[in-house]
Amino acid sequence: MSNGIVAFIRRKTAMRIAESENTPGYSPGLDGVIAGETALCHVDEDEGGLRYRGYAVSDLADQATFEEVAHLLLCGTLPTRKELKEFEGRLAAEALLPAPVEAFLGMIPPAAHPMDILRTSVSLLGMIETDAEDHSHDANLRKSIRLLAQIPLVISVAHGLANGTPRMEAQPNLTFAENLLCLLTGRRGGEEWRLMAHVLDVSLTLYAEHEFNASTFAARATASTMTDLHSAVTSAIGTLKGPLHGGANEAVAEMFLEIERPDRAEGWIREQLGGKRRIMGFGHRVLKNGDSRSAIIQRHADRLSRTCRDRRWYDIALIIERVMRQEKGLCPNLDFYTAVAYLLMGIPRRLYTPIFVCSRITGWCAHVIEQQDHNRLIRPRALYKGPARESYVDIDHRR
Ligand SMILES: CC(=O)SCCNC(=O)CCNC(=O)[C@H](O)C(C)(C)COP(=O)(O)OP(=O)(O)OC[C@H]1O[C@@H](n2cnc3c(N)ncnc32)[C@H](O)[C@@H]1OP(=O)(O)O
Ligand SMILES: O=C([O-])CC(=O)C(=O)O
Repeated sequence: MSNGIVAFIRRKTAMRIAESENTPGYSPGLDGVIAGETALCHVDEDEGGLRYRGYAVSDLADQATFEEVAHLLLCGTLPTRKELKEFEGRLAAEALLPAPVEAFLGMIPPAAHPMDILRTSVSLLGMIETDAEDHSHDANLRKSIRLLAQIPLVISVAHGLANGTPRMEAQPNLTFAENLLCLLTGRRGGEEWRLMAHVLDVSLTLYAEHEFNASTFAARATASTMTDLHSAVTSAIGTLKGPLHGGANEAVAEMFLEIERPDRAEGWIREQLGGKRRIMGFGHRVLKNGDSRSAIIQRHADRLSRTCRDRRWYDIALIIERVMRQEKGLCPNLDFYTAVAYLLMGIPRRLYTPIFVCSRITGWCAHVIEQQDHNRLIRPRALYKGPARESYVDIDHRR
């Protein structure tokens, strides 16, 4: 290459770097960046609350079942009675695990984390999915409903095998939340249990969808290459697992268990804050004035604590919330009081983030369908921060 061309390339490179440093709209962590369009969900930052396809989540949590919410997100409307019956029938019919997934679950070391098992199982389900390469709206919807039915079974079978507990089967006469509670705890029946199933149902509605959160964005970016739906969900599960996102609900429960008693809560939190550690279940990238979902699940966690006559976790939570507001001005997010509710239900804490998956699968799949119905490849740019140029050094002369 001539010296003139090299000088030209260097000048252009230097110009590009100077330009990119002043790039308008660059925002670390994509904070505040509008990265796409959706008709699925509106996140109102100013306490107006959250809406799924226009419906206030507070109304859905109070009045609809999770199955109705799943139908709303996946099929586009709140179902009529007839549509709901059909949807529930499809879920019941799809609640089966193919033999290769059963075989895989039988080989897993008991210490494996349920989120890792779930991620790999969904990937395996994708490998044996007959519709895998059909990205049409109808095929994607069929695959979404199948996954919604299969995911609770994967979690339950893997948990049973790891703990040597009897295998539980989904019952067609129970709701999605009742079945899930039964599959995860082995318990069924009674007044207290019915309340637990109701609170679990509410938490599933609250977890179902939240716009361009990290896992949904991962699902959409993956789907935008026109790969298969299971690949997008596999990306999403891996992304949800992290403690800054869905993994926080398990981490909150760990914190409660470590604190143990309300009289230890304040000292414990102040010590963590003194050590500049993050308190799980607080803060949010978008909802800086509070997460409207938190107040809803808090109300249910309070009622469940009173009914179960076990206020320990709720009282610890109240103290932590007070200190966090005072010291950091931070509000609890959805994961905080959800952990109180799940502890009271007796659900093993490693299953909390998998429960999030049981619900968010609806939002992820609805986003994958929306993305692939109107696809444009998601491929943003990066601000280059490396050296402007290096001269190539032969391997024998490198130091
Ligand atoms: C369903 C969900 O996924 S909800 C989110 C669940 N995740 C959690 O609960 C994990 C704990 N929370 C967090 O780590 C953060 O609040 C996040 C990741 C959720 C949001 O983070 P961001 O919007 O990037 O905020 P950022 O990380 O810039 O924090 C801003 C400031 O608040 C502090 N902060 C934020 N969250 C917390 C927290 N939970 N505990 C203590 N301090 C916190 C940060 O240390 C930072 O302080 P500094 O400016 O003195 O350094
Ligand atoms: O929106 C986010 O970044 C995280 C969140 O609350 C969710 O996924 O429900």
